[in-house]
Amino acid sequence: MDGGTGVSGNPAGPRARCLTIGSSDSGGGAGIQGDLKAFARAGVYGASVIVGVTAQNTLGVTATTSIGTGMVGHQLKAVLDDIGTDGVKIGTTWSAELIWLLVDRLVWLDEVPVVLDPVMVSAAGSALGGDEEAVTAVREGLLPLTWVATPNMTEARRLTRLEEEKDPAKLAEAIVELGARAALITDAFPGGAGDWLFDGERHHEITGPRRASGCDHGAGCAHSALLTAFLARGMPLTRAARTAHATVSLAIEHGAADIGNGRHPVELTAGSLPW
Ligand SMILES: Nc1ncnc2c1ncn2[C@@H]1O[C@H](COP(=O)(O)OP(=O)(O)O)[C@@H](O)[C@H]1O
Ligand SMILES: Cc1ncc(COP(=O)(O)OP(=O)(O)O)c(N)n1
Repeated sequence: MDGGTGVSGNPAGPRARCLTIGSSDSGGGAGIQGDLKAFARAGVYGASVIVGVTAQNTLGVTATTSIGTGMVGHQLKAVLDDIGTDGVKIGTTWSAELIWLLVDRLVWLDEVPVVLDPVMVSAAGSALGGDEEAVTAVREGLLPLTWVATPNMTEARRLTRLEEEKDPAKLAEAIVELGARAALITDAFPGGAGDWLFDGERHHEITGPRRASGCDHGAGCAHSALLTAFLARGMPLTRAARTAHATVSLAIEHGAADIGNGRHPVELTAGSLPW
């Protein structure tokens, strides 16, 4: 996975294409909308397969609905048959039925990085999918197809069923044992800021300053979408993980403090880019 040499790719060649599979955030900060902004910022073409819709703003989620698997299948076929993809990000996965459909379609991708951000609850505390049957489907079906899983500590405990585990290294190893090639546990240091990467062989601490701007809505989505884009462009995993964290950290610091009255959105277009 670390065989790439950098982000430049082939300047004369076609743009990298990335696909996000997730749900709409009506507030525009997270979900599909956040992912497409992150893809654009990272210089890749973004396509989307919408599996759910949320009524959401910076204060929280007030309603959700999932899209039928038939329509999800049509969207996947439309994108993959014509546009194709160099990287896939998976966010909200509402049901076991949806997850097994994704497994059935994504298993045919040949050496395309798949990043799984197993969203279960928004930071404001709203449930975004993830009943026990869905968690089992993620463990048994999606993780074995996943190149990098990017759960936060809570999601990592739920996925591994190690509910009391506090050590991000042990959680990351358990996720790799379940079949993912690598695990990147986000916000892994209580009191500090940064992530824990286990690349399947070695552990890496990714640290940086903790931002207190109040602009962190969509941070997790932006992080996993940027990681997908960097991998699609051929960046080595450890560098992609460090660059994704540094970019999101700046997007929190220079966040959209003028938008909404709750947890303001990250602002990916502000600040200079760390690559
Ligand atoms: N206050 C913060 N300051 C700096 N970086 C942060 C802060 N909060 C989260 N991050 C970073 O944002 C990225 C997304 O992490 P996280 O917020 O845990 O995602 P999620 O929304 O999925 O829980 C990670 O790289 C994490 O280290
Ligand atoms: C539609 C939708 N998908 C995912 C999320 C989670 O967003 P995330 O960036 O992980 O974090 P919060 O903004 O929820 O803290 C979401 N909220 N909506």
